Amino acid sequence: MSIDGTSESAPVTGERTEDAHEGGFRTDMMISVDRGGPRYGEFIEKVREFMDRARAAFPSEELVDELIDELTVVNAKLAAVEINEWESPSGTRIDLPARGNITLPPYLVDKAGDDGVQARVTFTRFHLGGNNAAHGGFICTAFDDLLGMTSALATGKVTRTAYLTVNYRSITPLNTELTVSTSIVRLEGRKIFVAATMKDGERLCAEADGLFIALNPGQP
Ligand SMILES: CCCCCCCCCCCCCCCC(=O)SCCNC(=O)CCNC(=O)[C@H](O)C(C)(C)COP(=O)(O)OP(=O)(O)OC[C@H]1O[C@@H](n2cnc3c(N)ncnc32)[C@H](O)[C@@H]1OP(=O)(O)O
Repeated sequence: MSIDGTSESAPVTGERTEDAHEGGFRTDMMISVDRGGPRYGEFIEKVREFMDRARAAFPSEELVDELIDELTVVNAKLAAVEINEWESPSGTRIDLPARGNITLPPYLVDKAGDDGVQARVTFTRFHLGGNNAAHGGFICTAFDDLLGMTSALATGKVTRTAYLTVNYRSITPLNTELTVSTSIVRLEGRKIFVAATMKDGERLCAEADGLFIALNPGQP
């Protein structure tokens, strides 16, 4: 343990098998439905449950000691199988909620085409902002990813967010399935103007508009 109380474990770099590539995102995103095996989605659900429970828990000192020991064992097992971002099941398993990526709030895509995406997202205790409402940053994260997907599907190209404006219109509840609808506002060369809404039933919780730029070859 270091003087500031943090662990001395090596940082997770994902560099172990990383090779050279042409840009920030690969044009040939290595999507998969089986990487990590048939129970990988169940593993991700357990991790998400852990994140929720860790956020909600008030453990005793004894339990904290016990959990540190158990998590040290789990982390060592995961460290032994660390891999680069392109081949990790997390983020590439398109059959799983949010592509199996725990960074993202879990969403399910109902419809995805070149004119927009329809999805359902549920924020849980891990995403708590305050007083049982979702944290605005996670709302923004959901919009960013689904609008990135929208831009990619509309152009068939790798894109990055240039700007994303989110307006929070009413409280976004936890543990409630919310609908997200995205659309293409207009395409102008490499510029993809997009918009989205997030609703609880008919109630507008938040809306977003953004600009994504299709990357040139070699652009990071
Ligand atoms: C069903 C399953 C399917 C699965 C399918 C997989 C889907 C998989 C989805 C992944 C989804 C990931 C979604 C996360 C996406 C991020 O979160 S990306 C991370 C956040 N974004 C960044 O880090 C970007 C940082 N910024 C940059 O890299 C550069 O500024 C940019 C955005 C690439 C633009 O730079 P550039 O390429 O040099 O472009 P530049 O020439 O400056 O500008 C081009 C044009 O855009 C305009 N522009 C640029 N920036 C701005 C701005 N901020 N405001 C206004 N105009 C602007 C310029 O004025 C210019 O306009 P014109 O003169 O052409 O009219």
